[in-house]
Amino acid sequence: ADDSLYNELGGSAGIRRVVADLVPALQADARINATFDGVDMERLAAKLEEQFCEVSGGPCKYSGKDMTTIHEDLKVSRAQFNALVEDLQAAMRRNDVPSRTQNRLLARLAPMHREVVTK
Ligand code: HEM
Repeated sequence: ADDSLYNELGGSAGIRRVVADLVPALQADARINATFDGVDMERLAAKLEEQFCEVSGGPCKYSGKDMTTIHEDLKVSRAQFNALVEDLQAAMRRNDVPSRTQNRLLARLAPMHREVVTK
C-alpha cells in the first residue's frame, strides 16, 4: 500500500496535531458551529484521526459510522462543506504541512461531499 501521504502528514503524531487544531477551529467557525452543538467532540476527534490515517494510506481502519448515516439529518450545505475544508486547510497550514501535502489530503476528502451535503 502507498503510505506516502500518511508519512508526509507526519504519521499518527502529525495527524493528531492537525485534528487537535481543527476541532476547536470548527467550534469557533460561525458558518458551521451550530451543527456541532451537543456533539461529543472527543469522539469526533478520535474518528477523524482514524479516518485521515486510513484515507492517507496509514495503518488504521476507520471504526466510525458510515459517512452517509452520520451526516444525513444534519442538513449540511455545499458552502458549509467548503467551510470545513477551509478550516482543515488552515489547521494543516498552522502545523507546517506543505501545501502539496495539504492538497493531496483535501483531494481524497473532496468526493465525500456526496455523502455529507444534503441541502
Ligand atoms: C470531508 C468532510 C467531512 C468529513 C471527512 C467528516 C467526517 C466525520 C466523522 C469521521 C465523523 C464521526 C463519525 C462517528 O462518530 O462515528 C463526523 C461526524 C460529524 N460531522 Fe462530519 N465530516 C465532514 C464534513 C462535515 C461537515 C461539513 C459538517 C457540518 C458543517 C459535519 C458535521 C458533523 C457532525 C455534527 C458530526 C457528529 C454527528 C453526531 O455525533 O451525531 N461534517 N464527521
